[in-house]
Amino acid sequence: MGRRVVALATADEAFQVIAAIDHQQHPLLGQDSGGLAGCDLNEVPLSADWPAECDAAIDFSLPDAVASAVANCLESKTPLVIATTGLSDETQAAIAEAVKQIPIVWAPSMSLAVNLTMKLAEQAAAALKNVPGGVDIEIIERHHRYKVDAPSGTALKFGELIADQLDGETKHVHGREGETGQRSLNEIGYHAVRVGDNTGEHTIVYGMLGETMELRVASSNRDCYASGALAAARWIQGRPPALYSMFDVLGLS
Ligand SMILES: NC(=O)C1=CN([C@@H]2O[C@H](COP(=O)(O)OP(=O)(O)OC[C@H]3O[C@@H](n4cnc5c(N)ncnc54)[C@H](OP(=O)(O)O)[C@@H]3O)[C@@H](O)[C@H]2O)C=CC1
Ligand SMILES: O=C(O)C1=N[C@H](C(=O)O)C[C@H](O)C1
Repeated sequence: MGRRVVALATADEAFQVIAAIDHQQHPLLGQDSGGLAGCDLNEVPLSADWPAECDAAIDFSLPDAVASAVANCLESKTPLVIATTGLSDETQAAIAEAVKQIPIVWAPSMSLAVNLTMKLAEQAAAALKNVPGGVDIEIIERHHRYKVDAPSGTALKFGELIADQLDGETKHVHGREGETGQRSLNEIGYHAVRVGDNTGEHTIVYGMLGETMELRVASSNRDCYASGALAAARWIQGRPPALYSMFDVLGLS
């Protein structure tokens, strides 16, 4: 994702890439980040050092790396866009603390289509929850073989938003195997498929007695996430310290 963010930012005159950051041991440190991203050379070498200041930072990294991005942005009072998924409770607590001092956009999907589908999923859950016979809601996600977290952050967010629309407590069930007993109505099922180079696909199934409805959103490349993150980086400038979501950025709140 870092490569696509650099490539799209370099091609857009509204942006100036001033740093491209990876960890201390990365074998490509020192190489031109434009070259690594497959676009024009930009004279910004891949580095492990954060700049003293910048207008906004974008984090697509690994769950363990996000805390250091938050700490660096706090130090320089830099607005931060966090796209990384699978964050630990500790990192989420660090974000909650940091937003007292800097604005942060945090969202498991930067894609406009995904965020819009989340709104439709909420609406569908609210409309179908009292249907005679009940509705079974299951979330199926597909991603590339390199993905390290499951289910996707986006699938979890879909589940959280849908559960908020349902009455009573919701059980979140991850896969099924063996003598599971019958499915209960108060559960949401999650199924994580890992295949090839799939760049992200989510299907929300609403199964009723007599009919089934599905909402499906799928990317064909990863630029929807990179361009969403860049839109968030523009939007966040000048905002007061707070935790924001892509719903805020996209005017979907
Ligand atoms: N919100 C959204 O719209 C989207 C979110 N994502 C999420 O973004 C994250 C990154 O995805 P992706 O780009 O595919 O993953 P990659 O593994 O391809 O890239 C992560 C990069 O972060 C580097 N890294 C590891 N540790 C650190 C550190 N301490 N400091 C700085 N950099 C570090 C990795 O280095 P190394 O390779 O050496 O480990 C690697 O270069 C995932 O959590 C993914 O789920 C992805 C797409 C869209
Ligand atoms: O790792 C990915 O690729 C993606 N991760 C995000 C997630 O976990 O929801 C978003 C997107 O689906 C791509």
